Amino acid sequence: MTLDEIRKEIDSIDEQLLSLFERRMQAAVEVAKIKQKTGQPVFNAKREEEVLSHVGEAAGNLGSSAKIVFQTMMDVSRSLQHNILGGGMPLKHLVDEAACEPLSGLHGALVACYGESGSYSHAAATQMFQDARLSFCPQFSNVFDAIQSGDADYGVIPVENSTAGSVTEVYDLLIRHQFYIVSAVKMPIDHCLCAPKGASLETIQKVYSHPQALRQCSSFVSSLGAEPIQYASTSTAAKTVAQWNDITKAAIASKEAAKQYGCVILEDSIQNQKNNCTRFVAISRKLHIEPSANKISLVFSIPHTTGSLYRVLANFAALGFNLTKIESRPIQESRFEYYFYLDFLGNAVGDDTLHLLRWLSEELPYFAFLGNYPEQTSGANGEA
Ligand SMILES: O=C(O)C(=O)C[C@]1(C(=O)O)C=C[C@@H](O)C=C1
Repeated sequence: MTLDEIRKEIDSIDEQLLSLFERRMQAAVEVAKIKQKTGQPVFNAKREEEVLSHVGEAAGNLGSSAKIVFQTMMDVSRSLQHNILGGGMPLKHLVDEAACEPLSGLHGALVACYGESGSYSHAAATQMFQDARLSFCPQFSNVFDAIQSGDADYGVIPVENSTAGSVTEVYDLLIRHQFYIVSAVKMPIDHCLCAPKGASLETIQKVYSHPQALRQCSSFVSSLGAEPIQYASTSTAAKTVAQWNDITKAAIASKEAAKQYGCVILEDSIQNQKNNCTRFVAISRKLHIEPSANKISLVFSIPHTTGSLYRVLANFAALGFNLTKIESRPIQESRFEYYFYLDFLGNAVGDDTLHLLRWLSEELPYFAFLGNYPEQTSGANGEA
């Protein structure tokens, strides 16, 4: 047979497979109707095991590959059935009620920023909100507490840096408080070494900053031969070294913070990577989805079974969703089990997207929709 002839043969087999696939899905629809009447759950682990073990044996050498195909078909079958049974309705209602005007048009919002005045989060808040009434929180947890108590409507915090990775504490707090991400901005971050007047690079013995900033500037700090010391935030470190007025102690912070607290800049652009960049998010108790929302964040756990993460992710690939981040964090109350954070490009109002999310919200042991928001990229140089 020539290549063309074999391809014709494949086309003809595919036609038959397609029509059998449609028949199988029609059968799944009939199953759903019975399950609706009898109140049985969509997922039946025992039945799936029976199907897979039969397929595995009947397909001989191709057993494991056939199992992948049939497992995928049963995933599709369950997704159809959930749709018929109205699964994931709480998520649909949440998304339907979240439509709102762009946050950038909102004036005078109460916004809690991480750090002190002059922090990078302060600069991010200025990008995201107009004439916000700002308050400053020394710790990440204080930002969440301010929102929880109603002292703030929104909070602005860093979640991820291009050099040092995720700010894991923020991810853990997001799960604990069940808040939503309503906006995001990516900003270039240019750190400087600042110290009280009279200090020079030669007098510095200790460098204070947030662990993320110390990591981002690790090469500079070690070439200086100074001791890195963790501090609550970059801006608090700048404010504190200014107050101590000790020429042996410096901070890594923004130029704006150095200026605000009367420090001198001993060295500029000290980060390991010149194109260092951080993603900041605005969080809120209430979900807002504005028309330009282009990013979706989720957190979920998966059953402790072979291939379960692969099968969840395969659905995103099949629908052509571009995943921009995946991060796992330990579930603190269970040993060696994990929450997965996923960011992908999309708008939850679209049918395919909502269908997938509703299905996942029904099936996964833990599923939380963290938000659908616009993400801006700031051209500003991370100052303030
Ligand atoms: O047999 C069922 O109960 C079905 O719902 C059908 C089916 C399948 O597609 O084969 C789908 C979901 C169940 O978890 C098991 C099997």
